[in-house]
Amino acid sequence: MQTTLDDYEVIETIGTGSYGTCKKIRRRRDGLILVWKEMDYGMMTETEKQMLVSEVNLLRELKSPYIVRYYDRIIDRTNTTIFIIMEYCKGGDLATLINKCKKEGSYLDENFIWKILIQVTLALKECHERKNGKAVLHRDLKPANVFLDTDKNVKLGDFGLARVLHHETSFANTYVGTPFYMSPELVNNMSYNEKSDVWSMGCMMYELSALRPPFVASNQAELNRKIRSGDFARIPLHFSDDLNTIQNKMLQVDVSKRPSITELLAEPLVASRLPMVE
Ligand SMILES: CN(C)CCCNS(=O)(=O)c1cccc(Nc2nc(OCC3CCCCC3)c3[nH]cnc3n2)c1
Repeated sequence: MQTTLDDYEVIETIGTGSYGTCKKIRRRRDGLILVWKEMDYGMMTETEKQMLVSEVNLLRELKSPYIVRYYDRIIDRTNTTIFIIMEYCKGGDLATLINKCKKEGSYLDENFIWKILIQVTLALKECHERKNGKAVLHRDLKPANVFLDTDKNVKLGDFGLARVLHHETSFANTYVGTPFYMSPELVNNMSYNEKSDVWSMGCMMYELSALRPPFVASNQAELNRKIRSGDFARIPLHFSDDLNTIQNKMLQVDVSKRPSITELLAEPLVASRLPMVE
């Protein structure tokens, strides 16, 4: 049954992302709290609209406890706006959490960091090992795209939407933020692949420990040089050698030496921390 905007009541605006506005909403029939992301497709070409439709269709197929659940979509033709309705993550995003730690001068607990690593890896496994063989790459893995639910479990968000943004007409294509998480293969203009998501996850895990990205520079050229060199400081000394070891594996400059998601899950340091399969 086709839902309409009237089936929901807007509670508040959570924030504005690169593709549009995210609002906290309540489903009238049962009071369920959700979010919707509003995206104006008015400026999109036919091809881009087709891409948007296929991205949204991919979203609805991704079912993992560690990926933000897609619920529905509403198309408002009068305002050329699509509303993508998803699960609300009460715990907010990791970027906000990192900023809070920096402000308070505190580090995140190592067990929490391992939990994030395991759950993000399982979320990426769901995408990279898609049933019908067509892997979905995240392409925009970063703390601002990883949310937490009430039990502080990971909810990977904004899948695929990143790809829609790379269409010419969207303002999102403009230079938003420094690409600290750019992989060496992207810096060398090679193609983005599943292991590029592993690199970004390595950068994100590093930032959760050190509260700063592994490679920082004041301009793109300097950043590219550092990324290509693969030189980065060890995570703070109070973190275990185990965490440091797994960190270094994800930040392998040489793609052939960098583990895939499947290989990462087979690493003893990771395998020993996987949740029991119920
Ligand atoms: C811009 N930042 C300062 C963040 C401000 C806002 N804080 S916050 O840390 O994201 C935050 C606070 C409380 C609840 C939630 N829950 C939530 N947020 C989503 O997206 C946030 C949105 C993403 C694009 C950019 C704007 C914000 C979700 N997407 C699917 N489920 C979602 N659940 C998020």
